[in-house]
Amino acid sequence: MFDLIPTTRCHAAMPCLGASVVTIGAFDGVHAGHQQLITGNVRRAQELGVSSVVCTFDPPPKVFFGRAAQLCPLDEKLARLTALGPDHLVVLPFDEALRELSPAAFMDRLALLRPLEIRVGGDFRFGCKQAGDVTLLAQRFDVDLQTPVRCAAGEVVSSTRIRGLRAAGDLAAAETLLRPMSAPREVRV
Ligand SMILES: Cc1cc2nc3c(=O)[nH]c(=O)nc-3n(C[C@H](O)[C@H](O)[C@H](O)COP(=O)(O)O)c2cc1C
Ligand SMILES: Nc1ncnc2c1ncn2[C@@H]1O[C@H](COP(=O)(O)OP(=O)(O)OP(=O)(O)O)[C@@H](O)[C@H]1O
Repeated sequence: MFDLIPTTRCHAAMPCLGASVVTIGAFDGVHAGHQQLITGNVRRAQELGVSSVVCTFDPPPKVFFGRAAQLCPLDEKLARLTALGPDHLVVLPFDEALRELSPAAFMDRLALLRPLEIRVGGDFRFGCKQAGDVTLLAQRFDVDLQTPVRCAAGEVVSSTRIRGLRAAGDLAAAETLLRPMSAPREVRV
């Protein structure tokens, strides 16, 4: 998969960078909301002249904890993330060791990326027992909170919603929310 776009560097641990703009999340499916978040991240990094970094987890934490079925396999997720043009993908194996890491210890790892900004949604949680939130993150980093992408009916696009659409057999609606947003267009589902 990576041979297709060799300029994107993929890491299994935090690389030590000069400066960056970072986004973090499970990104299961890389749906329309994720795509907007990540393309905004890439654009902002270009404005600032620093590296754009997408930090994600494998498996998605909800899948690790048995709270959800995985929407898309890792190789497909990486291909979809790569197509959005970040300079670096960090894929942290989500395992027993990572899940027990405290919010402070995880922020120590994030600091290796030298983030000038971290761009996430307001519901982002991190660290053991989900103890870290955006307020804590903002005590240490410059956090830029992203407005959620909604469909035409006003519902926030989410991996949970897409899982629900698939489970209900509405595959066309699910695929619409997952479709690459290469050209700007309204999400009508
Ligand atoms: C270091 C670390 C530890 C975590 N520990 C837990 C945990 O104990 N329980 C849990 O439900 N989620 C845990 N998570 C997952 C987060 O709650 C969250 O799903 C993850 O940071 C991805 O964010 P997102 O769900 O907004 O994509 C942890 C995440 C990180 C980075
Ligand atoms: N519709 C959206 N618009 C903008 N950002 C989003 C949207 N959905 C998720 N994000 C952001 O993307 C990052 C990764 O989110 P995550 O992978 O948990 O997506 P999700 O769709 O909310 O997943 P789930 O439904 O499984 O909780 C987070 O920073 C989150 O706030």
